[in-house]
Amino acid sequence: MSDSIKMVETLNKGRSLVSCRPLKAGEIVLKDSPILLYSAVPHGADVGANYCSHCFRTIPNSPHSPTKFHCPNCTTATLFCSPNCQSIALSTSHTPFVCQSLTLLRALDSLPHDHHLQVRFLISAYNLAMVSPSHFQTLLSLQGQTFTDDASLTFLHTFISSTPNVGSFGFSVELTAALLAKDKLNAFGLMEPFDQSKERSVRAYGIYPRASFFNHDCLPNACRFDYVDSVVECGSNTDIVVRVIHDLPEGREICLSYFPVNLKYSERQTSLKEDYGFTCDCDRCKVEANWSDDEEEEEDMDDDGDDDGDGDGDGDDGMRVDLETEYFPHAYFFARYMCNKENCWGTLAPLPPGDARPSTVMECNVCGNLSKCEVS
Ligand SMILES: C[S@@+](CC[C@H](N)C(=O)[O-])C[C@H]1O[C@@H](n2cnc3c(N)ncnc32)[C@H](O)[C@@H]1O
Repeated sequence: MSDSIKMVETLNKGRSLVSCRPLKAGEIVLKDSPILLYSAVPHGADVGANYCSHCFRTIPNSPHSPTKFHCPNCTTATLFCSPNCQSIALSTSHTPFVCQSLTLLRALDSLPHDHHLQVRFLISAYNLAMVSPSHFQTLLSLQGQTFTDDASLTFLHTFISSTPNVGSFGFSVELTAALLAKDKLNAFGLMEPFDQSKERSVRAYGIYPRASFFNHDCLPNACRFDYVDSVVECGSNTDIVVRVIHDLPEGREICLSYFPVNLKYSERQTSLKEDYGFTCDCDRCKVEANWSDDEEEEEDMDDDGDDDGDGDGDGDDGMRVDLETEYFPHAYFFARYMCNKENCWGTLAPLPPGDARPSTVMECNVCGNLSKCEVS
């Protein structure tokens, strides 16, 4: 995996990633590149969308130099940010098979958004089978065996089998079902930039084969960053970076939260059961399982404004008292590691330590805000 984490098998969670030495707050434990990326932009909106169909970077408008390069076949629909992205894409992510399949897909006006996403994933996955069989095997090795929505499966497999090549390769409905299950359990969203006034949408989904081994915890000890619109010094703009948010001893499992940490107990349990097929019994869930609805509401009040975390709604500084009680043991997490920018709900991790000294600057993995570490 890397020099700081290794994979182990655990009884209830399958494969897990644990630290192979003590880790310092902010340390990078994994940088991972996608084996497959596909657009999440709603049907119709992709024509005219201002991002590169290969690297998913926003394409700047410049009156002086050409910044947009087209696919020679589906000219209006597929843009690239540079001749380099265009040339790589035409033999990898935007082959004639992808181009023709997306053209067929665009003709299906009334398809629901989630079916569109699933078809786009299948097009990319079957394309991967043709251009990179070893990456396709990696995709098949990820968690997820069966896709249970039979009505959708029939439709999706019929569509994908009608595309050029897939029919002649003889890919089975069982393979399509397995691929959809991999996507559901393992895809990471590359998000649009944070905007306080609207819900943040996903620009593209990616399969990151090594990051896929992180299990979930409702109070994670690591979080992932992406820098899709940034100029990155090493690696690619679509790589994701996972950093631990506080010091960890050797042998500790490293977990991400699969969704924003502010979700209520019932919302988290429902999402984990429906989307990931397991019941979470992390320390936070064990505590919150015993809460009444009133207590969940009180937590909400603190999430929504009264930022003191003491559940009394008065905005005073009662946090430290509650930090000591077993009743609300994760208040410390919210105070220290949850971004307090309105509507953000991102997780904060220190910048990587320099010269073995921890950084006192926290970075939010949603809005990107850098702040001084306030609670010690
Ligand atoms: C992205 S995969 C994580 C890696 C996975 N454990 C594996 O063996 O490949 C997500 C799946 O891991 C399992 N998982 C993740 N977090 C878990 C947790 N906290 N408790 C139980 N199972 C978990 C679930 O089966 C979930 O669908």
